[in-house]
Amino acid sequence: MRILTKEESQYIDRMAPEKYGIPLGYLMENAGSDVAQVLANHYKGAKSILFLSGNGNNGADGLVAARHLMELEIPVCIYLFGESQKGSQLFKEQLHMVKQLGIAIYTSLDDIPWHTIWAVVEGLIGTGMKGELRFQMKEVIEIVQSQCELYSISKWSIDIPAGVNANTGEVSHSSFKADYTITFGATKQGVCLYPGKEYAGHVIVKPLGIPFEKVLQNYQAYHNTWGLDIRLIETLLRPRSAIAHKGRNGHTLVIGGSNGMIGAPLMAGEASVHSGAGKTTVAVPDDCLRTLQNKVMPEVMTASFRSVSDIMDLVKDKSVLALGPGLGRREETAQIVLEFLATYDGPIVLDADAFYALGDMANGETNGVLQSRSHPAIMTPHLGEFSRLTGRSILDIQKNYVQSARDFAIAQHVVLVLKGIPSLVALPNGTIYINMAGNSGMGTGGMGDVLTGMISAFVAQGYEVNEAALIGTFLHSYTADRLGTKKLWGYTPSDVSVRIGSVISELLSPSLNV
Ligand SMILES: NC(=O)C1=CN([C@@H]2O[C@H](COP(=O)(O)OP(=O)(O)OC[C@H]3O[C@@H](n4cnc5c(N)ncnc54)[C@H](O)[C@@H]3O)[C@@H](O)[C@H]2O)[C@@H](O)CC1
Ligand SMILES: Nc1ncnc2c1ncn2[C@@H]1O[C@H](COP(=O)(O)OP(=O)(O)O)[C@@H](O)[C@H]1O
Ligand SMILES: [K+]
Repeated sequence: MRILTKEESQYIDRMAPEKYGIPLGYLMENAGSDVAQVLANHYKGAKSILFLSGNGNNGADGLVAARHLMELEIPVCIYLFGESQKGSQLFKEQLHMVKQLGIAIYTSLDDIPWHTIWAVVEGLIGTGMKGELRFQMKEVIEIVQSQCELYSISKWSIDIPAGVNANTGEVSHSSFKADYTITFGATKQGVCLYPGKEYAGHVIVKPLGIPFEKVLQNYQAYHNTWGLDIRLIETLLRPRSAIAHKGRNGHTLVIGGSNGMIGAPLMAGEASVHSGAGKTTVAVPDDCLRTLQNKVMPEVMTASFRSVSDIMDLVKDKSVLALGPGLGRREETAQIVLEFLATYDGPIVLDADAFYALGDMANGETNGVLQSRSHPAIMTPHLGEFSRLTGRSILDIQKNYVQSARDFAIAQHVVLVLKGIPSLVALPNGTIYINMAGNSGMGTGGMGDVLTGMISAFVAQGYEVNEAALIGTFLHSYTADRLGTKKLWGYTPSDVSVRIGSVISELLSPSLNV
């Protein structure tokens, strides 16, 4: 699923007429008619649909929809916000038409017969929003929302809810909280990110009327963003070869663990087994080996290390290394990690305490450590760890979430799985995937260790690092969503781990229904 930024939408807006000779009015007619069709499909009964219209093109989309609904004999009315004479050219043209058609137009909210309204369709402002919502618009939204609550009126937004930043998902105070958002071409980035996602409700994407990917090919600031969803994963997953034996399905080595933190590498190792790696070895520091052996499932092989050369020996015949879960933050461990990274060039997934060793990568001595690898490293930090890696505050990262991930992945030439809510996968070329799955039940210790084990297992089985990061990140959350529908509280990372295999089988052969 393609996702558009505000700048990309505005570029398409400009280019459609300029380069392709498609007047914006055509796209608007298309958009408005789609809005009308969606509303007509949902409409029941005899009440009216009220369009809240700003004086930009977002409002004009609504006016087009009102005209189309009138043709379908669905009662409509319009509330006009702002000074019409200062509106966009297309808005003024559309306003003239609805006036000529005699559609009821209100300029005061007090005059609206709220008890006769079935749905409010907000076209106050779309991708043209600058800064915070202005005071008067906030007031209007607050009144409309309280009337919607009072009269159980359904709430719709055109393109993006008023007040939601189309890029960052930040919301102005008193933003419009929709039940449904009808958007054009592709979902806007801001409604895939929190809190914007909660304001958009269910998002319905309708065609824009121009092949926008083609238009965007010439856009200089072009860095595409995609939804990480089931459709994408179905295109990436490959059936397991009937003749593949354990040697062909790859060998994961997990290096981690410290006193009191044996569970982390153990969960990563077990997730690797459940995700289909042919073999899995978990190696811990010498003094932790016995504890590991007492706890681990029999399918996992165990080993221990004391030095960099021990790790080099262990990794020799392995397909992928997962480095960091529970490794601890002792200075000598950090030294081992750095020394090892300087010599080892194979596929690697870095997690947890491996980041401690790397420190502030943007400004410190480790900047450049990962850039020249044959296989870009996969890094799976949560926001706290990412804050340390970038030397920036969590708040600052959250404000520029997508861009922060993109900048880091490009600069360090890594596949970054940034475990915020939602998680992002940023590829070294700057392409971003926003995870569409996941739920709050996943906020339990060990969930990240399972993710590391899963991603490693997909690398072991021969997927490219980009693919493995995407498949692992999505299936981890998707499997958790399956558990979350039954009980959102109290399912464990190990519950997710043991179900991964059956979810993969189900996706590969839907008729299995396992
Ligand atoms: N991308 C495309 O190709 C298409 C875009 N269309 C529509 O066009 C919309 C964008 O239209 P515009 O660029 O005219 O912009 P908008 O209609 O989104 O917003 C512009 C209006 O909002 C006001 N405004 C800006 N910031 C404000 C703030 N902080 N508080 C209160 N008011 C504020 C401006 O004064 C102006 O009146 C899209 O969201 C979409 O609905 C459609 O017509 C279909 C085609
Ligand atoms: N509210 C939430 N919604 C979606 N995913 C979540 C939520 N809370 C946590 N997660 C996911 O759970 C995992 C937690 O990872 P992490 O913080 O590294 O856990 P740990 O260090 O305990 O293993 C990440 O994949 C994260 O995206
Ligand atoms: K809107």
